[in-house]
Amino acid sequence: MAIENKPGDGFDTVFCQNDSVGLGSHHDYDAAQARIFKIIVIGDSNVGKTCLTYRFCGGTFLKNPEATIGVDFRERTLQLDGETIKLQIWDTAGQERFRKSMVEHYYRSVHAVIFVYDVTSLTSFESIPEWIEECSRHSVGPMVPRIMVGNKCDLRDRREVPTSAAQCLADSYSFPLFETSAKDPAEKEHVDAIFLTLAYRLKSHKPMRLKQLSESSVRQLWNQREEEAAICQC
Ligand SMILES: Nc1nc2c(ncn2[C@@H]2O[C@H](COP(=O)(O)OP(=O)(O)OP(=O)(O)O)[C@@H](O)[C@H]2O)c(=O)[nH]1
Ligand SMILES: [Mg+2]
Repeated sequence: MAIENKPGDGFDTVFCQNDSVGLGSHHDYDAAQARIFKIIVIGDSNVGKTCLTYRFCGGTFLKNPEATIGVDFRERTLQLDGETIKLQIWDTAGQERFRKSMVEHYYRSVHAVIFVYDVTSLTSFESIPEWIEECSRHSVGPMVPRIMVGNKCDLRDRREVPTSAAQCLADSYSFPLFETSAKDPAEKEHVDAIFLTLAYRLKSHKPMRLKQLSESSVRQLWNQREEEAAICQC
């Protein structure tokens, strides 16, 4: 899957093929054999989905992100207990007009879901049940791990969502809850921990050899996305 990174066009695809956690480096052979897991990141617009995924895959805080149109793909390869695992992360659009024709693609063959809200926006938190409902409507099975993430914890004075309320909601769905900040460099490892939690859970699932998203299907999604962007700008 080779898509070039075109900074500034709103489709920043970050592939960190040689990243590793745990055991040192790995070889191309390992990467070719890697199990691939598709993780979608869902939530209202502006909660920080793009910044969180960029922090995990790119290692830095993405300044001035544009609203995601359709989906942006990011990928990170991990070494977990000697096994190479690829996380294919789908950074979805929060704005309805930028996502409506893509929703089916988001949920197809998904392995894990991350629901994100902004701790400084009660509205974004109150939307979480609707996102969970959308996920269920698309036949995402109960065995697919789900995680809830409250982002922007660095904005301490502007917090609107208490941890206790978030924990209560997460418990009601039996989801793990993380509160973090894509912006705060001190939270970098915490952001990693969110994705690693999922990676370890997915790793322990029954082994399955998964097809990598083919270049043609990525191209197709990209073309669709560009058509929508053109329509939306009219
Ligand atoms: N202070 C603070 N700002 C953040 C953080 N994460 C993201 N932001 C800001 O929040 C805004 C929205 O971030 P995005 O990552 O684009 O949000 P998104 O959820 O991807 O939005 P859509 O693509 O429209 O769905 C940007 O101005 C970011 O700089 C964070 O952890 N702390
Ligand atoms: Mg985005």
